[in-house]
Amino acid sequence: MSPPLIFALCPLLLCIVWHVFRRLYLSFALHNVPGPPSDSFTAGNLARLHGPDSASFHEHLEKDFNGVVRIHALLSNSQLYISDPVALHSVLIKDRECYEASSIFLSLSELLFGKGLLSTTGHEHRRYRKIMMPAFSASNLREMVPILYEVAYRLRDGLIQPQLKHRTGKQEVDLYPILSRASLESIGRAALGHSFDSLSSTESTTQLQIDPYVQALKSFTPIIHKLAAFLPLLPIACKVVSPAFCRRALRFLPSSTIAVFCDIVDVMESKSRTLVRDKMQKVRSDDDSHDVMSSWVKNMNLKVEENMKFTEDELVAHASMIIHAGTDTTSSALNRIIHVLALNPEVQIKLRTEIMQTKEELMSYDELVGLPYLDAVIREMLRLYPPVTGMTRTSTHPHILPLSQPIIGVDSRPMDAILISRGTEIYISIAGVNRNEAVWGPDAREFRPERWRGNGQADWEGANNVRTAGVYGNMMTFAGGGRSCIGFKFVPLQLKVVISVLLRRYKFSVVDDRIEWKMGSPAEPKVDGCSALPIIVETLEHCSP
Ligand code: HEM
Repeated sequence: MSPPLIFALCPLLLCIVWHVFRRLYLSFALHNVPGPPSDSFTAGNLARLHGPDSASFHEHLEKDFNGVVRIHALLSNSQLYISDPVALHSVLIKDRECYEASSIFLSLSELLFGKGLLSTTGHEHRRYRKIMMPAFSASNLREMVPILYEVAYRLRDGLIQPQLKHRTGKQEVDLYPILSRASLESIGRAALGHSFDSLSSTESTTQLQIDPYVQALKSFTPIIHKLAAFLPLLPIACKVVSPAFCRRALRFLPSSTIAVFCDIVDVMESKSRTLVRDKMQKVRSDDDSHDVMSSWVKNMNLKVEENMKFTEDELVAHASMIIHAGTDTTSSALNRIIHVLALNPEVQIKLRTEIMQTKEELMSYDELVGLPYLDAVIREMLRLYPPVTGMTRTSTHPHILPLSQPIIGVDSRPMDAILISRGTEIYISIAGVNRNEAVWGPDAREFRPERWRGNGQADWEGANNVRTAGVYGNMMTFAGGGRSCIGFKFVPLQLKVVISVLLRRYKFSVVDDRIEWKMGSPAEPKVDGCSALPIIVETLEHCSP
């Protein structure tokens, strides 16, 4: 081998050796934490942890270990899987300076959307949140109620009603594509003030199929999955050259998947820029819209400190980001609430009775949030079936992670804390905390809306009254701490509007148990491997409520 080649290969070799040693060291640090055996040397337990059929594996981890589990990751590396509320509180709140979103997530977000909330940490991240949060205040949400009602009526009259060929009798309708369209339209209207879909004729379905932005949104997650093997290289590449340079350089790589990825990024950016410029124009001409983007643009014209305003590029980055963060998640929640109501007829009847007692069809914000059973049913669905079932963090400093109760280590001795080395990957099981008996009591795995007392608090009968880090009703559905979901007040409101409109007109039921919920980010209903939610829909005049 020629000396220049040896010279060139040396840093690469050193890098590989350093990575292998670091991985071994991290694995050693967690070696005493109990966990399942590895499934394979290369992928460890990751296929069972993240695959669509992972529900039973997660249940095994939640039930058979005590809230902290060692998981085997790539090339025998170890990760920690946690659902212990005290450990979780430490990671997300108490010792949050020791943990951050993973570097892959941060650099991928910057490549996709540009610099913004999802791609930054520390001071920059806090700055973005401060600018963004007022758009989700109760007073702004109050103004969004009419927009949400308009979408709900169009969903009912334009999409569901035309499916019911006979006004009497029962009709099976696949509600999955219908509710997914309604979710995109709700987020489009409420976040950007933009209508993607008229939710009416079959023409609009065709329009959606050819709209490049909607197609880019749809292809987004599958393409990221295809690129999974390359993602660990991203943070390194983005550190060596800038993310903007990375984005341009990707175009020259000889891969059709990467070319599709680049097209998606370009389509999202150009559409977002058009929407943002339109919005800036409208706001200048005294537009009175109350969507999220209008609120951010109006803020640019206020006399506030310059660093408390968005620039045009930042608005563009956040336009696509918010559509991405809000569409599939709310679609999952909408599909789930209808499925849950169809599976629980007595809950459906009680809820309809409460809704029918309200005078007006179009309820105000205060009336909607004041319906106790509607609130209880939505909270219980979001607790038991969180659309996003887990999230990851990486330790940025060594840390001693506290536990709510000692676990028995592999060496058979009790451990009341775990030493976390820098660079350890942590998987936070949102579903695990939401179904933890110490938090919710022995019936934690049952759907029981009555556990909610009407003041946003649950009765923790038989539980240890353990507080979690959750930002919404002690559950982790919308995460907790500095990176918690900014849409956590919007989501229940949107669900309440849709349910109050649909339950007045329809009764929902299921005939068979073909529907399977596959875990993912977010969870989806499937029938024979395809996304679907076949539900029997009856118009209410022809059935007893
Ligand atoms: C049922 C619906 C939703 C669920 C279950 C959900 C859940 C979550 C979770 C678990 C996180 C934390 C992720 C992490 O740290 O890894 C998150 C973050 C986020 N969510 Fe949501 N979300 C939902 C709807 C929405 C909506 C409607 C919006 C916007 C309109 C939104 C915007 C965001 C944003 C911007 C973040 C990042 C916050 C940050 O980094 O500071 N989400 N969401």
